[in-house]
Amino acid sequence: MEQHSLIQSDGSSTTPGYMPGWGNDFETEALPGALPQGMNSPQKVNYGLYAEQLSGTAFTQPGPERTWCYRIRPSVKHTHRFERIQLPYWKSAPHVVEDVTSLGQYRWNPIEADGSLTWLTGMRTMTTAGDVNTQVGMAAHVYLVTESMKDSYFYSADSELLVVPQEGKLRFATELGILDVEPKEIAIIPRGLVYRVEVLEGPARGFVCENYGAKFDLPDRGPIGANCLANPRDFKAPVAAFEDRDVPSTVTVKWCGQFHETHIGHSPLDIVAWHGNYAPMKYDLRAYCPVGAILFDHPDPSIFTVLTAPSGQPGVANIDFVLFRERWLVAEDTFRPPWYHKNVMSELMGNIYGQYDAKPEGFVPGGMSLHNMMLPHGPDMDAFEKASNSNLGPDKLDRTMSFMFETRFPQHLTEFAGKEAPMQDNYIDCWTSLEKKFDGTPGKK
Ligand SMILES: O=C(O)Cc1cc(O)ccc1O
Ligand SMILES: [Fe+2]
Repeated sequence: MEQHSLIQSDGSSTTPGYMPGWGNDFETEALPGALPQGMNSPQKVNYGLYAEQLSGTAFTQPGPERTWCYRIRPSVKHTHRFERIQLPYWKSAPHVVEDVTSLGQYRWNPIEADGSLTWLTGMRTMTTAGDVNTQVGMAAHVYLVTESMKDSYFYSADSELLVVPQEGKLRFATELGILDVEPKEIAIIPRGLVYRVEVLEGPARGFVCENYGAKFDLPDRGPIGANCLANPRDFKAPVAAFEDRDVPSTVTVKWCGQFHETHIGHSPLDIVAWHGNYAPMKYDLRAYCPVGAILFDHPDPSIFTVLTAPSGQPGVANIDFVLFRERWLVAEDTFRPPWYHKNVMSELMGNIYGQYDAKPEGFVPGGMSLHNMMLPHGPDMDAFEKASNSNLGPDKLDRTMSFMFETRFPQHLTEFAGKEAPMQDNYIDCWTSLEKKFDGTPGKK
C-alpha cells in the first residue's frame, strides 16, 4: 500500500469510485459484509468494527441527514486533549477590521501562492458575513495549496465547505471515501467530516464558500419543472475507502472560529463501510443546464442558482451559489449583459476561466470582485457600449465560467483582502467614462 492512499474494495488505491444522486440514501462497503443489514447498531459489528453515527442535522429536523459509519476505532479515541493553534489567515465572522472599509466596489487580481502551503496554511479569508457562533452567514476564501497534508487531518465543526477549484487538482481523502476535483468541478465537504487534502497537480488555487448555516440544497425549480439547472443524478458521493495505518497523526478542528489540534496514533480515515444521506459530494459544473431568456429581457441571476443554503426566511438565502457558464444569448431588442443594479444581497464573484460578459477586461481567471449590500454596480463602459450597439443575432457566450457567492448578510473584508491581496485600486474607474447621453430629445441614442 502506498503511504498516503486509501484502499478500495476493488484493491486499487488511486482511482476513486463514485455513487450518483444528490441527497440519496447511499450504502457502501470496502470489505464484503462490513455493513450491517436491517439495523444500524448490532450488538457486535462484523470485522470488529465500531458503529458511529454522524448527524448533520438535528435529530428531529424534517428530512434528517445522517450517516452510519462502521470504523476501526471510534472517533472519540481520536480526540484526546485539544491544543489551540493559530491559522492567522483563516478568519471567521464576526470579524470587522477597524481600518478596512467593506463599503465599496472591489476587485482583486489572482492571489499567488508564496512558499509551501497546505490546505490549512494556504486558506486566505477574503470576506466574512454573519456569525459563526449563531450559525448564520458565511466566509469566502481563496485557497493556495502546494503541499499535501501528511499524516495530518482536518474537520470543521463550524461549517460545510463548498470548494470551487480554479487551478490544479486536489484529492479530498475523507472518512467516507475519496473525491478528486479539478477546475470546472466543485466539491461539498460536510460539517464534521474528517479529511486530508492532497495535491494531485499543483500548485492548486480555488475558492471556498464556508457555510456556517443550514446545508446547501438544490433550489426549488418552480415553474421550470422537474429538470434542468443542476440535476440530482450528476452529484457524486464517494464509495467507502479506508486505511488501517498506525502512524502518529494530527487532527485539526475548526470550532467557533478557533483552531485546535490533537495527536493520535493512527489514520482517522478508518471507516470500512457506511450508509446514509450525509456525505461529501462532487459535481461537474459542465453538467449544469442553464435556463434563460429565449425571446427578450434579462432574468434575475437566481435563474442560474446551482445550490442554495436557506436562511430560515422563505426565499431569502443564507447563500446562493450561482454559475455563469457558457450559453447562447438570443434575446431580441435586449440589453443582454447584467443590468445596472443595487441589491439587498451581497455578491462575491470569482472567475474560473474565460471572460465575464459584464466585464470583458480586468475580471480575470482566478480574480474576484465584491459588490456588497446596496452598492451599485453593472457592466463596465466597454461592455455597455458593445451590448448597446451590436447586431443581435444568436451569440454564443463561449469558453467562460464565473460564479457568485451571494448572501443576505453584508460581507466584511479581512485585513488580508483590504491590505495584502492584489486589489485593483482603479476598479471603479471602469464606470467613470459612462457618459451622459440624455439631451432632452426623444429617440434611442
Ligand atoms: O454581474 C453581477 O453583478 C451578477 C449579476 C448577473 C446578472 O445576470 C444579473 C444580475 C447580477 O447581479
Ligand atoms: Fe450584481
